[in-house]
This record gives sequence, C-alpha cells and structure tokens, in this order.
Amino acid sequence: MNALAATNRNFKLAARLLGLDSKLEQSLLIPFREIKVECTIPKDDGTLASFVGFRVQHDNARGPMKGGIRYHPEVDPDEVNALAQLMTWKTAVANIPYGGAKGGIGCSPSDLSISELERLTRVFTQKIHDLIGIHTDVPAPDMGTNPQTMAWILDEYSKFHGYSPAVVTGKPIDLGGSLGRDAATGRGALFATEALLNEHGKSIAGQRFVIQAVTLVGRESSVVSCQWMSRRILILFSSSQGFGNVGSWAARLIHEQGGKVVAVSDITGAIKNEKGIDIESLFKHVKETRGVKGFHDAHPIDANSILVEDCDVLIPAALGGVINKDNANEIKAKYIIEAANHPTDPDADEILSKKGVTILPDIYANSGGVTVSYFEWVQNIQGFMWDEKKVNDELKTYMTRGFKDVKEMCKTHNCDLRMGAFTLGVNRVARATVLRGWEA
Ligand SMILES: NC(=O)C1=CN([C@@H]2O[C@H](COP(=O)(O)OP(=O)(O)OC[C@H]3O[C@@H](n4cnc5c(N)ncnc54)[C@H](O)[C@@H]3O)[C@@H](O)[C@H]2O)C=CC1
Ligand SMILES: O=C(O)CCC(=O)C(=O)O
Repeated sequence: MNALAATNRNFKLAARLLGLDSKLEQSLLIPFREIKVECTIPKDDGTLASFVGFRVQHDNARGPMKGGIRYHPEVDPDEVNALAQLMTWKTAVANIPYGGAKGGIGCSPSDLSISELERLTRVFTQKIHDLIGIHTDVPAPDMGTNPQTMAWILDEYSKFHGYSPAVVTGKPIDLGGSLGRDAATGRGALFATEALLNEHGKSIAGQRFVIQAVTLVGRESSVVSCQWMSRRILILFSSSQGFGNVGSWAARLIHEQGGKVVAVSDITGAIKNEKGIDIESLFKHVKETRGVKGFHDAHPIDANSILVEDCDVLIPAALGGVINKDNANEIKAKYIIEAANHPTDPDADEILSKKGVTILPDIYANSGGVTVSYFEWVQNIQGFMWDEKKVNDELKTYMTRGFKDVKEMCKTHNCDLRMGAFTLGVNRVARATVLRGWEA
C-alpha cells in the first residue's frame, strides 16, 4: 500500500472511532496547499540539471505548519503528502502549537557536490520563500538534509524578508539552533521506549535491540573544519562523519543506557554481534571506513534480513513501508519503535498485532525531533538560549506526557497504540478546526 493510502486509511479508522461527521473528516484530510516547483541549477561541470521540489502544507488549525525537508531519489508527491499529514497528527500528539507540512526534492544528495547542494537549496527557497514563514510554515531537516541545509534556507529567506532565524529549525547552533536538536529524535525515541518498557515491567538495560540506518555514507552532516578562502569562511563537511541522524543517536543513547545493540545496518550493509556491539568503536570504524561493513567485532549479515533478526526491540530508522506483508510474519521482535516515518504498512500492522507484537507508532515515537524544533523556535522568538539540560528535561516531560495521553485514548477507544495516537492527534486538530469555524 502506498504511503498516502496507508496514512489515509489510519486517519479514517481514527475518524470512525471518534465518530467525526463526514464533512469534518473530509476537511481534515484535504491538504491546505500543495506546492510543486522546478529547480534548475548549473552543475559544477557547467551543465544544467533540473530537480522537482515539493512542499505540502497539510493543516494549520493549531498553529503554523511544521515539518522537515527530505532530499532523496524516491521523494514523490504522494509520499510528501502522507508525510505532511503525519506531521499534523504528530504535532497534535506532542501537544505543541503547530500544524503539519513536509517538503522534499527528488535528488540523490550523495551524488551532488556541496556547491551543487547549496545552489539547489537556494533555488528551492527562492521558489517557496513567500509561502513559508515564522508564523506560516517552518521547515526543518529530514532524510538527506542537515543543519547546513537549514542555514542556506535561512540565509536565502532572509534576503527577501530580513534576518529571520525562526523560519527554520534544526539550524547550526551558531545561527540560533537549539542545543540538543541534533540528538532530539533519537533521544525522544529513547524516552518513548523507556515509557513503553517500564509499562511492561522492563527497562532498556538487558533488552536486545536491532537498529536500522545507523550511518549514512556520503552524507555531509557535521562541521569538521573551517578555512579562510578569499574573504569568506568555507565550511567543509566530512561525509565520513555522516551518521543517519535518528538511528545513530538512538543507538548511542540506548547503548549508554545498557541496552544490548545486537545488529545494525546502513547503506553499506548489516552486521551482528549476539554479545552486543560496542557502539563507540563502531562509530570510530565508520569514521575511518565510511560504513558499518567490515567492523572487526561483528559478523556480516544479509542487509535485507536486518528487520527479521532475533531481538527484543526493533527500531526502523530509514525509509517508509519497510515492514510489510512480505516480512511481517518473520519479525521476531516483541516491540517495534517507529523512529522512521510510516515504516510499517497497514497489512503488516494486522499481521504483527495477531502475533502480539507491540508497535509504538511514528507520530508518537519520533516526535522528539519536532518537539525540540518547537523549543528552538520558542528560543528564537524569545531571543534567549536554553542550556542542553533544560532542553533534554523538557523533552522527557513532553515524551512522558505524550505516552500517557496516547494510553488514555487506547483505554477510551479500546484500541492499539497506533489508533491511540491517531485518535489523540485527530481529535485535537478536529477540536481546533471546529472552534475556528472551519468545518463546513
Ligand atoms: N531527522 C529528524 O529529526 C527526523 C527524522 N525522522 C525520520 O527518521 C528517518 C531517518 O531520518 P534521518 O535520520 O534524519 O535521515 P538521515 O539522512 O540522517 O539518515 C538516513 C538513513 O537512512 C538510510 N537509508 C537511506 N536510503 C536508504 C535505502 N534505500 N535503504 C536503506 N537505508 C537507507 C541511510 O543509510 C541513513 O542511515 C526518516 O524516516 C525520517 O523521516 C522522523 C522524525 C524526525
Ligand atoms: O523538526 C521538525 O520540524 C520536523 C521533523 C520531521 O520532519 C518529522 O518529525 O518527521
């Protein structure tokens, strides 16, 4: 089932549980605005290249629309639509004052140079600058984008509207980014996992984890050096330092809490060590070799089988639809924490539910990223910077509260955690929609 069909199906099930009338249901489903732009840039070799960019603004009943921008070859309008809708429910589950949006450009970032990525980002921003804004729509990083991408958007947007740090979140700290945002989605997933395991009388320590997408070869994600060039600072990024943002932080934090990470994957392959992988030495290896492949203290396994490896907790942290009817029956984990967006197809949901697997759904499990984006936006608007402890403590409060709110809806509607989260999010947005008189 494609991402949009799957998301619509979950929304409609929730609308039915809530007893929404059909007009309201329809108005909640239809996106506010869908933007499609052609971005043509000169490549470094002088030829021209064109890329299609999207921004879908799904809903703004509860506040400015909010969501990441993805650079990936598989970006398509239906998926961006689904991801934008998921953001609407996610910000409502987190109970932060936002609606939902998502953007993307169909491109392979690892095939583009830093200058080409900068030109592409600036052209995309030129095409959408009058449709985003601090109180309208606030982008952030998603797959294939990073703080540097946000810095380029901020700079390009500011040429038209004056210096506006709050127009994007997930920025570099030097430009008003929040401490703790880089780790926030992984840290939020850790808090979510703790909340779920505690409820089942367990803790992170002692559980066996499998984590997908811990690194990304070819992704430029962290500043490693600055050098003067003419009169401009050229910031160089090291692709060898690039880790999948969500998977790498989840792995590091779970390892720190005494969780045993028995298998991990990235684009170079998958590795396993039944005794537990030493995550810090794995990351040293990745820095040197640009991937998990060949790590001395683990053995290689088939990358396609990572999701069905024997473990207690499975954390998908890459693309959508990876858990589907073809592999759901083979999954051995007792818990799935959806750090990625829509990793589980509805067919797989049904199979896994029959097998007794508990799934912590994306719109709650990965909401730590957008929650700290909200803290960043608040700090920018106030012109006041929080320390990292405050950010992490507040994140824990929001994630713990979110889990309780989801569970409450599960009790009220006698449903699983996915429907608990969907009914929670949809109900909050429906209430705001009716209060604003928009339902007709
Ligand atoms: N960055 C954030 O704050 C948030 C991200 N997410 C979701 O988490 C997931 C990962 O996002 P990020 O970590 O930000 O992206 P990233 O770009 O930092 O890392 C992506 C990871 O996916 C893997 N990957 C890419 N294409 C792949 C393919 N064809 N097959 C297997 N693996 C592949 C890469 O190797 C890499 O490890 C996405 O679903 C994203 O929407 C959700 C909430 C917030
Ligand atoms: O931080 C944000 O605003 C959005 C993060 C995002 O794209 C997501 O939660 O899927």
